[in-house]
Amino acid sequence: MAINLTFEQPTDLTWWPSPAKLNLFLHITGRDQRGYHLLQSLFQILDFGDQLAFEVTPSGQIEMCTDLDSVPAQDNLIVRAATLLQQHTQCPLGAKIWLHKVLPMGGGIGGGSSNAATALLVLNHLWKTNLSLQQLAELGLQLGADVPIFVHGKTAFAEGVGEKITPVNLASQIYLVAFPNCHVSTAEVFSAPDLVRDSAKIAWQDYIFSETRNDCQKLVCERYPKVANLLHDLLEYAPSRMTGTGACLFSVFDNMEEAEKVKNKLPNDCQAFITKGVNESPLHAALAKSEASLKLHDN
Ligand SMILES: C[C@](O)(CO)[C@H](O)COP(=O)(O)OP(=O)(O)OC[C@H]1O[C@@H](n2ccc(N)nc2=O)[C@H](O)[C@@H]1O
Ligand SMILES: Nc1ncnc2c1ncn2[C@@H]1O[C@H](COP(=O)(O)OP(=O)(O)OP(=O)(O)O)[C@@H](O)[C@H]1O
Repeated sequence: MAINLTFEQPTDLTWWPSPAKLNLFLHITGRDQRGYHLLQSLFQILDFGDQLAFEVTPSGQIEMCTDLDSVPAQDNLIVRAATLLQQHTQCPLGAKIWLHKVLPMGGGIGGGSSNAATALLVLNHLWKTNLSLQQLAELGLQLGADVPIFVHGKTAFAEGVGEKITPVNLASQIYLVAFPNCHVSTAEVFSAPDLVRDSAKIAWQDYIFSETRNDCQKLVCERYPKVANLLHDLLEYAPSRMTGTGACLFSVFDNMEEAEKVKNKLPNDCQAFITKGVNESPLHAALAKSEASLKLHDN
């Protein structure tokens, strides 16, 4: 059984990154037999996100330590990911898991999916359950369409519902990510009758930002004036677009100073952060370091 504990935390925990993503473009090219949308999208991993900490326990229980009251423990994607891995591998161990949440929820920047991927990867490491990245990605796909991207941890071109992944190396750019203080439900956007669902397929090698779109953006702007207004403001300063099914918007810059100037002009009720795009997830870099240090200790 999963339970929520109070948010007291030991001081000696290792905090593992759970980065956000942007969809630099998102084209909807059709639907599969289940009605799920077939996408083409360029997923940019960001050097910014939540953090999770883990303590392995012998009890077999998964315990969530968080002040995130809006999500009951049994619905938390972290608990669901841990339970899935535990059941799939018959692992007798449990875990106490702490979450430091900074990413807006339901923002289209993949916070919940990234948290699930961090739980799968770190627990696979700590429990020594030894699943491959591919096996973890397949488990993760049961939790959400964006989980496999975070499990593989590479900036990538994705097709299907997000599970067919081709890693790509992008020049690092600076992104201002702004949350217009409203939540957009992914299910609502994907069930809208007037959503564009027939974009022509492109080859990712042909990708140019200005020649691509987010096919959900027009619909979300029509339904959510806060998104439309903020996008209008951002477009005055830099190339800007919505990510995922919203509500977050991003603007692209060559340097931090320009991004900072625009951030300072945003309305007070708008949460925003500035970060850089990375080709490899900071989580994977941290795991590689930890595995290397374990090997050193073993020798
Ligand atoms: C739009 C993206 O954010 C792009 O990164 C993702 O594809 C959304 O992925 P997600 O938030 O993990 O979405 P899920 O939790 O898997 O799905 C929420 C709901 O959206 C619809 N859905 C989702 C993904 C998809 N490719 N087609 C869909 O039609 C389904 O009705 C599903 O029940
Ligand atoms: N650990 C978690 N962090 C955030 N949301 C969670 C978590 N566990 C469950 N959820 C639920 O998932 C919903 C979607 O959260 P999330 O932050 O992943 O949205 P998103 O950024 O729009 O994702 P995507 O870009 O994948 O569509 C939340 O509204 C919340 O109810």
